[in-house]
Amino acid sequence: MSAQETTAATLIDGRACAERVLADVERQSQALRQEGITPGLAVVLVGEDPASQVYVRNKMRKAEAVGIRSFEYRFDDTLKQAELLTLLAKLNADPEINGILVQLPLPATIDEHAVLQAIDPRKDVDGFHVENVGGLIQGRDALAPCTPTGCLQLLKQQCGDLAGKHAVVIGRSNIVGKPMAALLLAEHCSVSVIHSRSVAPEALARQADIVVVAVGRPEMVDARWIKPGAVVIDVGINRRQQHDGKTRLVGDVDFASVALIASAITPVPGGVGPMTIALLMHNTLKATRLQHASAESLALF
Ligand SMILES: NC(=O)C1=CN([C@@H]2O[C@H](COP(=O)(O)OP(=O)(O)OC[C@H]3O[C@@H](n4cnc5c(N)ncnc54)[C@H](OP(=O)(O)O)[C@@H]3O)[C@@H](O)[C@H]2O)C=CC1
Ligand SMILES: Nc1nc(=O)c2c([nH]1)NC[C@@H]1CN(c3ccc(C(=O)N[C@@H](CCC(=O)O)C(=O)O)cc3)C=[N+]21
Ligand SMILES: [Mg+2]
Repeated sequence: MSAQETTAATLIDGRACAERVLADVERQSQALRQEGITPGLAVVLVGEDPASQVYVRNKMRKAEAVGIRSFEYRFDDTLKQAELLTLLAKLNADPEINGILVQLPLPATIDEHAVLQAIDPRKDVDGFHVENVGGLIQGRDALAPCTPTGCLQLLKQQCGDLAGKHAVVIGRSNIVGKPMAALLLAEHCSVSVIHSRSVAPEALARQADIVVVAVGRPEMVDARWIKPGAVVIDVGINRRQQHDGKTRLVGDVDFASVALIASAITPVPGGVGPMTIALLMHNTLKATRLQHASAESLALF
């Protein structure tokens, strides 16, 4: 079959799916408002990375749009770790704050693990605290990382039941690859994880029904990695300089070649990115309910 005869893959519309998640979050936040509760999200940004500033601004705007009060804490990269820990202790104790997100990466002078462990696990809307990571691995109803949870929702929408499918995750970071593998395992997939030391990664990926790519290498995964008919989720966000000097956003997947062979694929932009933000709002609502439920049960004693 020539390229002209192949049918193009279905585009998985992350913006539309995110709007549905956000509509549900907005309904829930209105219901909480009837009880006098307004969810609050604190976003902490250290350093001047322009991409991070764009994400944080997008998050704040979306929060307000669905009835979540948002609080921004910005520092330059001279901020001391102890000062950040003091702020987190204050946010943990503040009943107006239900979710806390510390934008990553942090400057090299700050111990990322120490900072993430200083967030109250019940306010950990990124799902990066060890208690929530452990809960995810054990299949408990923990706060789970936003990006892989968003990917899973897109996959379920596209494929329905995932049980028995062979899923290959490319990348093993703590924020995307590892929690993605855990979520797919919980959906009864057989999961393989590819990383920088994998041997013959293309041949392994080519066995997969589902491929999730989070490597941070622009357009690394091309059609040679993909079995005809596979479903492909592209987590990558890379800024690429064009000849005319403008920058363009590209994923970790070579969209042009993969779209000819996959059955469905997420675009960049408009795929996983909007889902990450929507799931952050979803987790903020979940965290708010969690905190108020435990306050009520404490009141019984
Ligand atoms: N859309 C969204 O909401 C989000 C997008 N992103 C994007 O997703 C991408 C990945 O992010 P993140 O997980 O944080 O990245 P990291 O850099 O933390 O991890 C990259 C992973 O890819 C693996 N890897 C690197 N090169 C290769 C290779 N040649 N072959 C196989 N595996 C390789 C690394 O392997 P090893 O462990 O062996 O080093 C590592 O496990 C980035 O483009 C990032 O911008 C991230 C978060 C959210
Ligand atoms: N503690 C923490 N939690 C995170 O969830 C986190 C983080 N740190 N650090 C950085 C990464 C990256 N990330 C993105 C979120 C939204 C888009 C997004 O909205 N992307 C749009 C395009 C945005 C644009 O045009 O730049 C899209 O793909 O359509 C992208 C990337 C969250 N991250
Ligand atoms: Mg996230």
